[in-house]
Amino acid sequence: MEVVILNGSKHIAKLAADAVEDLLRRRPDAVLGLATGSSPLPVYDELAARHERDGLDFSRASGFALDEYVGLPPGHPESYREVVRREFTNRVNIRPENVHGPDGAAADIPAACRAYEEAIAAAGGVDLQLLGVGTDGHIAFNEPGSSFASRTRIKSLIEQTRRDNARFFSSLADVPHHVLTQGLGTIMDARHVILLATGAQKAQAVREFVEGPVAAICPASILQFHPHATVLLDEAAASALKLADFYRHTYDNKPAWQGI
Ligand SMILES: N[C@@H]1[C@@H](O)[C@H](O)[C@@H](COP(=O)(O)O)O[C@@H]1O
Repeated sequence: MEVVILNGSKHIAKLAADAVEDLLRRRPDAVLGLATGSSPLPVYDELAARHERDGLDFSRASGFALDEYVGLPPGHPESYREVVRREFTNRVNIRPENVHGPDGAAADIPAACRAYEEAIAAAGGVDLQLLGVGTDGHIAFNEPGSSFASRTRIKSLIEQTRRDNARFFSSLADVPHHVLTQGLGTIMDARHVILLATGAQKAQAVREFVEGPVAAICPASILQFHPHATVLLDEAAASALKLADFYRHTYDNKPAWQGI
């Protein structure tokens, strides 16, 4: 796991966008793993700007969302399908039919989850997965206690996550209790994972998943086993890390030819 401490979300967005751009130039038909929440928004802004300004081309790329609420009516503005469309895919030239998300409105949920796993596999797997982290250490919607071997499935949200996400809804009561989410096993199959975290409210979760034991109580800690995981933090999110100076030193002294 490579930990990079940067000066603010603009810098984080630039580095994450560099990784996406580098991937697209090497592999125009790359498969992107798309996260929701507020953490990746500056990355999407930066990618949309590069598309507009430099012609960064997504025409052969595809995207897979991490998760989806269950029970929101189709087209609900806070369904992750809509969020991904509004915040990112509508702003670049990725083909709408190449953008996928778990079907939270499916009549047969287990079949929809299996189909989603099959679709990811048929696309060749995710090349670069963007991730945020919940204040309880969840990634996608894999709440504490999730199996490290899990695949896409239905999960219940814990109250802390519902409260954290209530800011996107009119009231806490409107936040769904159930979600479909890629499993931790699914996420671990991505070839490169970039997790973004900013703000002091993430400091404890960051400390636990980066420097704590690998344990299901902190789902993001499984990334310690990922062969290519990059963690991009601002100073506030990094503020509880014991080895912060070491991470700064290793990144600052990295050979220039090595990207993240
Ligand atoms: N399912 C999403 C996660 O994928 C995201 O990482 C988390 C943190 O969101 P934020 O980046 O807004 O803090 O929120 C939601 O629960």
